[in-house]
Amino acid sequence: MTLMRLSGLSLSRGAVPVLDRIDLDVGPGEFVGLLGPNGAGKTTLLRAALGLLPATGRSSLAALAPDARARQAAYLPQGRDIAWPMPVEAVVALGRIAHPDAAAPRDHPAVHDALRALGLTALRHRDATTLSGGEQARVLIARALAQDTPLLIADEPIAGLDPAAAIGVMDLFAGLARQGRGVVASLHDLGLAARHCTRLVVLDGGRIVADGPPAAVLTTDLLARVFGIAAHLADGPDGPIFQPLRVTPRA
Ligand SMILES: Nc1ncnc2c1ncn2[C@@H]1O[C@H](COP(=O)(O)OP(=O)(O)OP(=O)(O)O)[C@@H](O)[C@H]1O
Repeated sequence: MTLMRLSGLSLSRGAVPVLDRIDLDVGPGEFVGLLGPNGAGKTTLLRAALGLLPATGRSSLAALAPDARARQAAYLPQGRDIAWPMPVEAVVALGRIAHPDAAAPRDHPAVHDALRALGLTALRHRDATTLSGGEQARVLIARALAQDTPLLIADEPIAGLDPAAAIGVMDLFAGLARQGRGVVASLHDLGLAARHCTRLVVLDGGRIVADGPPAAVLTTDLLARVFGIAAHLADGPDGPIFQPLRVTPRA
């Protein structure tokens, strides 16, 4: 079973190819870290997969009607600003819109669970626009969780979070995958990606250049070639350890 299937997905901006024949299947139980340097095409890939950008090729999600798509995949966009002066729990309840129970969404258990999972229960009555950047980020993750979908697509979900919150979100996503859901998250923290993801997909110049288990993907050669860095890589007692060390000249 696949939760998302991309076949030959391509997108150009003018004459410049930004996505080049992307093939990618994501199944239940996978926590896929989508990696790549700035401008590699990660956001474009996630948005094209969801049908939010016109692309050639095929995306199983983009092919769905909007309601069905919203029940199949929740999306956490890269932008984190909350513009609406609404209570936190009302923002989180927006995740229920595609479900038939949307009439009383604030009382739905998925909303309570999402607030609790993101440590937001005490903030649930606060005007969301008054929260700090990291708190707002957690509210938007909670909104995506409340959508209660088989697949979660998150664009840089841990950007701007403090270390405990970032690890908490990665643990949460790994837990969703262990429950049989699928998660695809673009990430710049290669260390957390290596420790928590079941699979890493590396984009460079709009192409997938590596795809596999973290230890197989994060090689010295790939780090130098794609990211232009040298790093310390080791097997720790409870997972891989990754410490970026310095910039290397790219080939
Ligand atoms: N609206 C646009 N018009 C022209 N070029 C664009 C547009 N949106 C994105 N691009 C270009 O497409 C490429 C991929 O952008 P994208 O945002 O997908 O990268 P990314 O991997 O998510 O980067 P980052 O890590 O910086 O968020 C970049 O070179 C970017 O400049």
